[in-house]
Amino acid sequence: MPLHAQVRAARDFLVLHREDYDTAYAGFSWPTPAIYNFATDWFDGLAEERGHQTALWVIDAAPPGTEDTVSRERRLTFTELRDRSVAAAHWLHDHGLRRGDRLLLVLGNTVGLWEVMLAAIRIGAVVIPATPQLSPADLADRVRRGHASMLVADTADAAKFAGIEPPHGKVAVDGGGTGAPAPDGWLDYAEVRVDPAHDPHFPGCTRAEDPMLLYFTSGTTAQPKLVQHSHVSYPIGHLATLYWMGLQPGDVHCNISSPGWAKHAWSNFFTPWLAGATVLVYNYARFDPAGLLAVLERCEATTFCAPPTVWRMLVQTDLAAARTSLRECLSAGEPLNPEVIDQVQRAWGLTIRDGYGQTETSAQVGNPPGSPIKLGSMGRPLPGFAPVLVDPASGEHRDDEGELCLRLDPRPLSLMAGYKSDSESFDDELNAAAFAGDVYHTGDVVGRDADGYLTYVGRSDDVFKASDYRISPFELESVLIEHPAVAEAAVVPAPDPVRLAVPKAYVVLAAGWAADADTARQILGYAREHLAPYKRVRRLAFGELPKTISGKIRRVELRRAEQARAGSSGADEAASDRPDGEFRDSDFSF
Ligand SMILES: Nc1ncnc2c1ncn2[C@@H]1O[C@H](COP(=O)(O)OP(=O)(O)OP(=O)(O)O)[C@@H](O)[C@H]1O
Repeated sequence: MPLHAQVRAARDFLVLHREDYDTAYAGFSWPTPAIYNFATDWFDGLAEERGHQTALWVIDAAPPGTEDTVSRERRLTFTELRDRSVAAAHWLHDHGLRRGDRLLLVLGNTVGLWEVMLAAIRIGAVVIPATPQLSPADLADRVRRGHASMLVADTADAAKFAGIEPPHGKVAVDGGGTGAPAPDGWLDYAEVRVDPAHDPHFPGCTRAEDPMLLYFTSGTTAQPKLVQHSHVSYPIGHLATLYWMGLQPGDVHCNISSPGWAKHAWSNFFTPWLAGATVLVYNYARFDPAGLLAVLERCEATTFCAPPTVWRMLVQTDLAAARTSLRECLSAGEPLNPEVIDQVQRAWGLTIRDGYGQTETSAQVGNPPGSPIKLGSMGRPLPGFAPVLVDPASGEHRDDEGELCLRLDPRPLSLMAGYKSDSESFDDELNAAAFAGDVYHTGDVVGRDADGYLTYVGRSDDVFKASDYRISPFELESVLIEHPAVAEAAVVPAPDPVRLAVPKAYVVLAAGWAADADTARQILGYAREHLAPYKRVRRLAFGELPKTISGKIRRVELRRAEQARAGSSGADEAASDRPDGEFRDSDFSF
């Protein structure tokens, strides 16, 4: 069977059983072609089948303060995008890019990003995606640790790469459409021209295990790790993501995530195209919930995925007034608070379906369409995944709670090849820990009920003990966010001389609430009513939350700040050692 047909048979099986989890889970097996190229074997096939359908639709938000919500719109059909990516591949090849070479791709949500990704895959070069929001020092680190032999960036960001000279040069893309020429010393992407004589295939073939992507993780808990994916792990592995999302051929799929992070590749590249759907991109300088809703309406998006941070912002607006054509609402990347699901359900009559995964994999766990949802649970294992829960202390397998680990026999196709170190070799230490005991360790603790539903407890590093009880920050945050004053919350342990640690909440207030003692009393009182005494939130501070560039809450920073404070004050509870702006439940009589 041709490669395209093998993957399509697996895709069609999942689409057919999209509302029948048991059949899909039991009957699915990963296609395992020995050679595969997403551009030539899959994308070009789409151009044959559905050439006139829009493959990519990028809407640029108008600058704040202007009347219209859209400043520019670009649409490419599958045929046009295939032709542009073939042309880009030849142009990059002419400038020296070869199979196995590493290409640092630092573009925002501009058409060039999709063209260059497809072009590099076609050639067999290894793409290192990075967000333009990184600092020059971080970008230099990506070039160095990634051994990039070429880099592609927006003309507007060229200054960030001063002094960096990769062997095959620097390519400038005029993403903003300003007409500005490439800066001195840069290659100009505007030279790319479609030529019908171009061969879409490049010499040789890409083997399944050949490297295709190198990702830096978000760095939520530690230094970003370098994850290697192959020519099948993301290109075919995202069949599992497709099943969770419930995408269908012809859908218009919108996803909010920043380029450079794995979630962008999941949901703005591989998964919708595996489904034969249109990728709809809302490109903004500053996220504006009203602008997003206008785009969803205008483009008649059918499926929408966003991280919980975006959903929390959306529910602060008048969602009920939006007239969308959405069929599927999805969330991933962080735990999703039940209160947010509830609010969207009330406004739109749609249930946000949570899905869980990592840079290291596709989606692994999720609530597929049609499956009963248990509020607070992130769903069940997706087709192709057999998780086990491992007790972090004893290493034994448990039924009820433990670290989420994946069985490797058979190995989920979407699982990374492994972590790379600074050099070009694999990082033996990191990989030994990640694959200890013949399973892959996700580093996340989850609970499992009798029906096999998994509930997120926390990062192994974020879960903590207070009065000898285990505390899940997510559980406490979900209660706090039910209070109307709370837009976002992060809970971390504050060292305590008696209880070892007590839960402390950092709270971002909803509009219209004052950061004063009365609000603190109300929130702490609410948490007191709704949480068991040992989980009680005992301290509270108002302020912004530290986040990664990809928008995830960095509890590790708050935790360190608490520890540092305790270290300097000897963890003394005396009121005089209380940090500025901290409220304690002992201040109030409830
Ligand atoms: N639906 C979800 N519910 C709860 N947590 C989620 C969900 N989806 C993803 N996550 C969290 O995000 C993590 C994966 O994120 P990602 O791969 O972007 O890097 P990171 O783990 O945030 O960064 P780093 O590994 O560098 O600390 C998961 O391990 C999990 O902790």
